[in-house]
Amino acid sequence: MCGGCVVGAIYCITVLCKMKEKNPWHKAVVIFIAVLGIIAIVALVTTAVLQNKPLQQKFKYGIVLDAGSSHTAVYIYEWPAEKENDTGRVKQKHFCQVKGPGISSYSLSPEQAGHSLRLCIQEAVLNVPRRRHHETPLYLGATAGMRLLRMENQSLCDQVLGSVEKVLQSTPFDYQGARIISGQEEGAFGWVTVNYLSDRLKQGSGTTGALDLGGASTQITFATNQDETGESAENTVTFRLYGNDYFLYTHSFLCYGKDQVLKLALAQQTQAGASTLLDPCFNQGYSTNLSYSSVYSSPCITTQKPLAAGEGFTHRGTGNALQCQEVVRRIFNFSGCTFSHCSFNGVYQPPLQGQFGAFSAYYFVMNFLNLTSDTLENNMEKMARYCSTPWTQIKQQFPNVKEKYLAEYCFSGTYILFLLTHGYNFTSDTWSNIKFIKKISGSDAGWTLGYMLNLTNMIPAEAPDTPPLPHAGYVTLLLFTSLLLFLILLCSLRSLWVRCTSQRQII
Ligand SMILES: Nc1nc2c(ncn2[C@@H]2O[C@H](COP(=O)(O)OP(=O)(O)OP(=O)(O)O)[C@@H](O)[C@H]2O)c(=O)[nH]1
Ligand SMILES: [Ca+2]
Repeated sequence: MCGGCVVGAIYCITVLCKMKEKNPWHKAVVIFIAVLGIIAIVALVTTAVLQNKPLQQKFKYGIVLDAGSSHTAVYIYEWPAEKENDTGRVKQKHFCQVKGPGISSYSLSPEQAGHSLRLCIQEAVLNVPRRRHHETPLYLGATAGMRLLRMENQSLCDQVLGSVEKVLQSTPFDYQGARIISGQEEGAFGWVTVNYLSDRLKQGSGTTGALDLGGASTQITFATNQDETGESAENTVTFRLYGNDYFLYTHSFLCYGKDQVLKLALAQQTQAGASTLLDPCFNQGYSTNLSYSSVYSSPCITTQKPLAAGEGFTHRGTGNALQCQEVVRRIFNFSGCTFSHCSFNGVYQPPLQGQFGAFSAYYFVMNFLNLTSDTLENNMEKMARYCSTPWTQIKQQFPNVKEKYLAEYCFSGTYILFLLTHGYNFTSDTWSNIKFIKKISGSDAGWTLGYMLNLTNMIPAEAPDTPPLPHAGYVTLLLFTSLLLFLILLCSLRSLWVRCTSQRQII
């Protein structure tokens, strides 16, 4: 089209040149045509840019409640309405931490479980534009705390779920249900979240594994070869996303979250029913009174409270990392593997593949202990130093950190190092493949985003068709060719004008 303009303009100038001698207005007409040419090109480019500019962005929203064993969190996600199927488009807009413990702790007063969510629901109402409320899906997924309560008492579990359901149904949002998600879902959707946020799903190769450490369970998930998944169907999840097939290995270890595993260690060390426990996994000088029932009432503890035991015992730290490792080792069972490879407790695990993102309590603990970017050997040394630091010194050094967290870091850090190395088989060489992360591109790592993307069908099985050029590329190309044609037009005008003038001089 522009080429036509140039040819037309050159033709006009030629004609004008011939008319020049007869027409006294020729100069003004030439300028007029040149100006018209410029206006035409500017109008063409402006129209092309404006026409292809995305319209003012409209956003859609989704809400997921993560009802974990230790607490409930509300995540609000936001994405541009017209781009919901593009990877990396959904972002975390708001996060609200529910005050108090996880919903499974309300088993003796189920009504309170629903009530505890109210403040965060009010925040959600304020954070989603009112006109979008009715079309905003709202999901609640409960994890290991509720899995344990279901094992203990199905009826109390139903009452707690009923209570949260009642509150969620009364919100202005599009309530989609509250349910206990399976360990496989928790692991697999954590993997989807990590890979969606790091934009790896469209590339089809080189995905990142997901390591999630909660309060009551822990998950490991990574992509593996199809033949590796054949050994154990219950550890296999397959996805087809953006035209690529993924064969995931996943396993959720119930009772191996950071709080329940501590109970396993305490039960292991109080078998004799003594009135004092000297625990190497707590700092020297740390001392507190614990009831036997707080340890033995968990469904994770299969042994009975020792017969000789009284009501409670004094839990006293001795701060010794090597001895703590031995305590931790005893809560793992490395015998009885019936597969080609196992992690622990007879659970199948194929050889580790690729990079891993470790989040939730992995991040809280390793970040506090400054173990996120060092070698495995240095981390072991740092851990030993933390464990052997007297409790009074630790408290002085970190006056603003919650005492419960502070007291448990020696145990939790030792457990994490043991789980990753002896449990999952990371070595000194593969240690650097683990990145301890909290957020990716501003959104928290965890199962909730993957869960919502799946339920709203926001990750298509096949890659959507895309225009051959991206918008920016298209506009740049258009501008470039228009400028080029304009320059050609100017040069042609100038050379014609010169030729015209020289002809006149000859005449
Ligand atoms: N040190 C430390 N621990 C934290 C912090 N926030 C939470 N935790 C603890 O880390 C553990 C894991 O927390 P989450 O990942 O929220 O666990 P959850 O989702 O409640 O538990 P699951 O149902 O097993 O997934 C729990 O023991 C929490 O009490 C923190 O800021 N610092
Ligand atoms: Ca969790």
